[in-house]
Order: sequence, then C-alpha cells, then structure tokens
Amino acid sequence: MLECEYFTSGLCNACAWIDSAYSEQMILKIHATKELLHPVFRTEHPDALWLEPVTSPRWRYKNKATMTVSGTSEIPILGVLPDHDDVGVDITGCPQFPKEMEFVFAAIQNMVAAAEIQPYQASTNTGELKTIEVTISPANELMLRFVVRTGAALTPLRTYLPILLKPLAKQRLPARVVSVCVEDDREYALHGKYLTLQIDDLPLQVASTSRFNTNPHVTKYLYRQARAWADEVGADNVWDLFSGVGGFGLTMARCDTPNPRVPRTIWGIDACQESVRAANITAHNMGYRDVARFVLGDAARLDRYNVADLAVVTPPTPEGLCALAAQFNETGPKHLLYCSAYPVQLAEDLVKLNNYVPIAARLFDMYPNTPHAETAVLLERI
Ligand SMILES: C[S@@+](CC[C@H](N)C(=O)[O-])C[C@H]1O[C@@H](n2cnc3c(N)ncnc32)[C@H](O)[C@@H]1O
Repeated sequence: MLECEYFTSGLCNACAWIDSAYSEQMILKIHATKELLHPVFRTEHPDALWLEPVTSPRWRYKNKATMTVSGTSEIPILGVLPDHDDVGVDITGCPQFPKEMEFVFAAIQNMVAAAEIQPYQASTNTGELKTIEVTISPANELMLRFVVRTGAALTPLRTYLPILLKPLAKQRLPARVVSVCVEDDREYALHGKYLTLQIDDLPLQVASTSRFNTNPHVTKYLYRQARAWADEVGADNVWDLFSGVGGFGLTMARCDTPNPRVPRTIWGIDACQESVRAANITAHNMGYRDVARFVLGDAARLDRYNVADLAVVTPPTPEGLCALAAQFNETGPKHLLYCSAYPVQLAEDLVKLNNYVPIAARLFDMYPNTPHAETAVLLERI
C-alpha cells in the first residue's frame, strides 16, 4: 500500500484514491469511463471495443511539479495552498515525483532566499513569486519556470540564477531551460529554450509554455497505440490537430507495417508558438523534415480535413471540438483518433460526431491514485 505522509496527516488530498488498492482504482476508473461512453458508442457490444487498459507505476511517475510558493522570502514554502489561506503546505517530499526533485526544490528555496524574492500573498495582493514549475527528463535534465506577479522579480531572478544552476549542475541535474512568466505579460527566457524528453525513439523537445503529458511511462504506450492504429487503418496522411509539441504526429511518422506503401506524412497545428517550434525541431532532429511539418494556427478554423486519412484530436478543455465536429461530419477524414483526459467532454463530442462510430478504445492511467484517466477512441466514418 502506498504511504504518503501528506495524505495521512490530512495536509494534501490531491491523490484522493491513494488509500485504495491499485487494482480497485482501475476497476472504478474503467467502470466510470464505460458508464459515460457506452451510451454514445452506438454499438450493441460496446465492451468489445476496449483494449486492455494501460496501467502506471504508482510512485514517482510524474515528471512535472507545479508548486505554489508561500511563506516568506527567508523561508519559502513550496507546495499547495489551502483555500482562503496565505500559508501553504510544504509537499516537497511528494511521492508522485522522482526523488531527485527534492534536491531541486531545496536549491530553488535557497536561491529565492538569497535573492530575497517575496512569495505572493493573495489576501493583500503583495509579493511576487506565485508558482514554480519543475520538469525533469529521463536523463535528469531540468526545465524550471518561475511564475511571478510583475516584472519586479526579473532582475533578482537573473542576478541570482548562478546560485541555482551551480549546485544543480554539481548534483548532475543540469538545468537546460529556465524561464520567467510575468502574469498578464510575457515569457522571459533566462537560460536555454528546450528540454529533451526522450520517449521511445522520440527525442521530444518541450518549451516552458508547452502542454505535454506528465506521465512518461503511460505516454509511451499511448503514442505506441496511436502508431499501431494508424498502421492498422493504413493511414498515409495524418493530421495532428492541437499538436502541442508533436508527440502523437512524430510517433506516427514511422510506419511499423512490414511493407509501408509510402512514408506517412504528418501535418500538425497548434496555437502555441513555442510548442510548434519545438515540434519542428524534433522533426528536424529525427530526420523527418520532409514528412512532418507543424504550423502555428487555429485548429478550429480549418476546412480541408478530407486531405487527411486520419486526424488526431486532443482538444483543450472545456472547449472540446466546438465547430470542428460539424466540419468533421461534413468533410472529415475516414478515421479520427480522439484522446482526452475529460470523458464527459469526450462523450459530448462523440454525440456531435454523428457521421463517425467508435471502432476501438483504450484507457490510459495517466493519473494514478486519482479518479482521472486518459481515454483514446478510434473512430471510423460511416
Ligand atoms: C490537451 S493539449 C494537447 C497537446 C498534445 N496533442 C499532446 O497530447 O501532448 C491541447 C493543445 O491545444 C492547443 N490549442 C488550444 N486551442 C487551440 C486552437 N484553437 N487551435 C490550435 N491549438 C490549440 C494548446 O496550445 C495545447 O498544445
């Protein structure tokens, strides 16, 4: 049984199911997901569509920590902030994260204290430092992001950066990216731009503003499944809509069929400039520049879906597919791969996609010890 001192002492409830056996958690997740989706699967035998669920390690599975900063500049607290409170709970020993993160959190606390940066206090709207985000790669390289209230924290963060970078490098935890997000303003790069998250043969580049899956073990199987489905339906042209850093598309660029007819071409679109850049850099590094291209834009405003054989859709919440569902119904590709961590939204969109039927589905346990999971559904045009 998983032991977490923060949970048992009532300080943190983020992993609300931590007390339940993992097999029980999976049963509950599968049941809840099926209950939502089966009524909209439009088949008499919905159970037959499901592949074996993909499970996760229960401990140390998460490569990204987002910590609220509170306390004082002398003793900053990194953790969670109870509602209506200015004093947070230190969760730097959280067992979701790799053990190395504890050293990183301590190094950040030292630097914040040395630079005398005041944590933000909501009750008085004073102080600067709101949150810190730490991403650790499989090679133990880091991406660090400071979210601050105003530009006042920029100079001390720049000046005291060596106090953070040196001990990390000495501990063999080199920071490849350090950035500052000034709320309602912009992102400032203090050091480097991209971190490599290696997933199977994919050297995925991620930037500080990128959205990416934070459970690399499960993501590996999600991407493998996407490629297997693309192979199965014989897709030659894949569109990766809401492509982020391009993980789906770039995994699918390689066909695993014994006799691929032509190289599979990938075209991706995302609204985040740095993610699009990152995806194109990964494509270049993999030698896929001629087959995979990612562009900046609004995925909801495209109207030429029929040039793709398969479109991968991972829409943001709560928006979902919106107008795209109607466009897909009219001129969409033969197959869609819809992947979402929000089954309610997925169910609503499946109802809207009335010219498609699900032909396969799989649950990916991205968030162990919580009620949440990721579901991927492969749909075919009727
Ligand atoms: C849930 S993330 C999926 C990212 C990626 N496909 C993955 O699985 O790692 C949603 C992505 O949609 C992008 N996005 C949000 N609204 C968009 C829009 N209107 N057009 C294109 N991309 C959008 C965000 O920048 C983000 O990268």
